[in-house]
Amino acid sequence: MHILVCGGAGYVGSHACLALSRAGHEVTVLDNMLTGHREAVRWGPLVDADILRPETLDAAFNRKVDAVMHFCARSLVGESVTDPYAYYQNNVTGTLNLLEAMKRHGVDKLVFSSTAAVFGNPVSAVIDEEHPKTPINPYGASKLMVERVLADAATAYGLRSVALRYFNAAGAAADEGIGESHEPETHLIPNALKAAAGEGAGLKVFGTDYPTPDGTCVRDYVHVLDLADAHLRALDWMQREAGAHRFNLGNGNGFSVLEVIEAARKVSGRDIPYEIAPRRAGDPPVLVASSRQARERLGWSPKFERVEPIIETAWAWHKAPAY
Ligand SMILES: NC(=O)c1ccc[n+]([C@@H]2O[C@H](COP(=O)([O-])OP(=O)(O)OC[C@H]3O[C@@H](n4cnc5c(N)ncnc54)[C@H](O)[C@@H]3O)[C@@H](O)[C@H]2O)c1
Ligand SMILES: O=c1ccn([C@@H]2O[C@H](COP(=O)(O)OP(=O)(O)O[C@H]3O[C@H](CO)[C@H](O)[C@H](O)[C@H]3O)[C@@H](O)[C@H]2O)c(=O)[nH]1
Repeated sequence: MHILVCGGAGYVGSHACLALSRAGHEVTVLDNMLTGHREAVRWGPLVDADILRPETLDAAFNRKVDAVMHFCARSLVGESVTDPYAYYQNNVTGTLNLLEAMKRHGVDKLVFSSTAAVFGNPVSAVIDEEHPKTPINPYGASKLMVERVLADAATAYGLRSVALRYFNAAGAAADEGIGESHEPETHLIPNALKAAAGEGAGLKVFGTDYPTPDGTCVRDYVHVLDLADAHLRALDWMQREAGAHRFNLGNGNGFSVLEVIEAARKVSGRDIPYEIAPRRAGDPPVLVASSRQARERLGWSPKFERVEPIIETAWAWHKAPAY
């Protein structure tokens, strides 16, 4: 198939391009380089376009597109609280522009990057697809709005879609020259590895008074290549199934901030100095996925189940980043 990967110059999108190419698909990347890297566009041509400028999108559909994967977003929780217009613009208006372009060009299959942030503060130990959706920040709200649009588009226009709600993406495909490189970097694992390498302004642990065993937040880290694999499975799924579908993607194992720092220390063999800082706005105490549906229905089975092997791949990238 020929897949248009919107946001394919970014972290998760570039790993999806690698997986698509390995599976024999053809890839075209659409990206405006807001947070992407030209060096990460390695598996197909780049269309320099912006989902906020609808007139730029048609060029990406010059060749017949069989399905779209949509990774473009602003995705910093804290920034979404201080600049919500930018988040609703890019994540909702931008997605509507993309959906309209798909409709103009007769493309009826979409895999959408959603997030654990659609759930807000969890009311159960693990979060399955039926868990209440009460986002506590504009980022999560913008993604939930798109999920709703996709359901309505299925009814009205027959759009087939799969929204994949990633928990915490981590790791890299360093041997293929791609990995995580955000500026500023806000994610825990790359920040811990920066501290291990003696780079950056110093690692902060945001909050040690959460209702968790060691007082720090617990997250479910899932390898970016396992996420990419779920995208391939979602493509197959849409060949068979009409409608709008949603799957949670995580390992079902929670690791606290301090456990992640300890794992990064073991993997890197370096000390990781950190200081305790106040809680970060918008952070729920615990986010752990039930991915039973993805496992049973998509046949998804993550290869990286524990956080240490995930961090090993991130460390390999960190030691020799290509960008
Ligand atoms: N990284 C995570 O842990 C995580 C977790 C849950 C969900 N997600 C979602 O997954 C997707 C990918 O995340 P990521 O970490 O790879 O982010 P990223 O910032 O690395 O990648 C996003 C890409 O989209 C592009 N883009 C953004 N706005 C655009 C626009 N208006 N027009 C064209 N291109 C645009 C950027 O340039 C970038 O290449 C996002 O939708 C994010 O919300 C990520
Ligand atoms: O330098 C840091 C960075 C993070 N943290 C803490 O580590 C945990 C994980 O933080 P990340 O920034 O790595 O990840 P988030 O859980 O905040 O965010 C991820 O999951 C969210 C879903 O809740 C969104 O999908 C978002 O896009 C995605 O990056 C949080 O408790 C955070 O406070 C620190 O203590 N220090």
